[in-house]
Amino acid sequence: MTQILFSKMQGIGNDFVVMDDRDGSIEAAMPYPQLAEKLCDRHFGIGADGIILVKDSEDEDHDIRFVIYNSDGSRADMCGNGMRCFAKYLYEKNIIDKKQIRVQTDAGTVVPEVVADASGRVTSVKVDMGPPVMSCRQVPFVCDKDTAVEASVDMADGSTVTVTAVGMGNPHAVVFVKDLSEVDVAAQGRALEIHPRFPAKTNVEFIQVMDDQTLKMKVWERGAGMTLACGTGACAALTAAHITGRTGNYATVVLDGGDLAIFWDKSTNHLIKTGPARLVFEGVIRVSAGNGADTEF
Ligand SMILES: N[C@@H](CCC[C@H](N)C(=O)O)C(=O)O
Repeated sequence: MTQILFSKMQGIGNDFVVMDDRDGSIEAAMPYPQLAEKLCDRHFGIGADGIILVKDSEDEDHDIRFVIYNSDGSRADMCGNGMRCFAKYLYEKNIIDKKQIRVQTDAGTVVPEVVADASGRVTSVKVDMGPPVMSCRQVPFVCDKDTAVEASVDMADGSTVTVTAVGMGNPHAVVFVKDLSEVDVAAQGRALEIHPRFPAKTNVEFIQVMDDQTLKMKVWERGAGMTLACGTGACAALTAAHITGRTGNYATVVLDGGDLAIFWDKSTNHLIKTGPARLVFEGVIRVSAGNGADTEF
């Protein structure tokens, strides 16, 4: 029997089970994809959009390593809301004793900076998310010209959807709409997620431009379905809105779970995302030896 301590956390409603596996004991008890499916189940598990593992960094340039799996057990490269939860977890548990942390992810270096109150509790986190990728091949998105442009995608039902493909370490398809309330996010999101023009599948953001500093967004996430928020998606949305002339280089992105402030710093070409991170509860998982069928929470 292995006992795993976990923290259930959320960043504007995008929720995660965060665990420290620097000693590898969690992975030895159960492979991460299987663990993700089991823990994220909202009826038979803890319930979350993904699991996040704290791992030792593999080089001198980073303080720590961030590993994330979606609720369907697929591995993701990066997660903007998860990164704020991760930084709060590291700081409040004294795993890292500095406010600015260099984090190794599958998508490269990400640098969160925690804002803590007098008691040391982290209330918000500002994250340097790095530069957006607007080369189709790198997103990856199958397109004729390797430039960041709005492109037409032919759907199986005969309709055509205009998307702006943006990479934030993970792939995003940004779709601008007149009225978000008229969008069938689940149906259109799922169809675009698995569209052949996105060979690594994609996250999908539906955006209504409210004004030149406010974007309203609903999201369908690769490997997780509809979620209340997506941090990398909000960065992709601001990038797409700015390069298509819809906003300046700053916007508040209003999501179902709350707001994120996104700033595209043109002097570094990096996107800076600021938002809250919260602890929901902590607990212990008991995993039986073998296939983990008797897992208890
Ligand atoms: N919710 C996240 C993104 C999580 C990963 C995504 N589903 C993927 O597979 O790329 C965020 O806040 O960025």
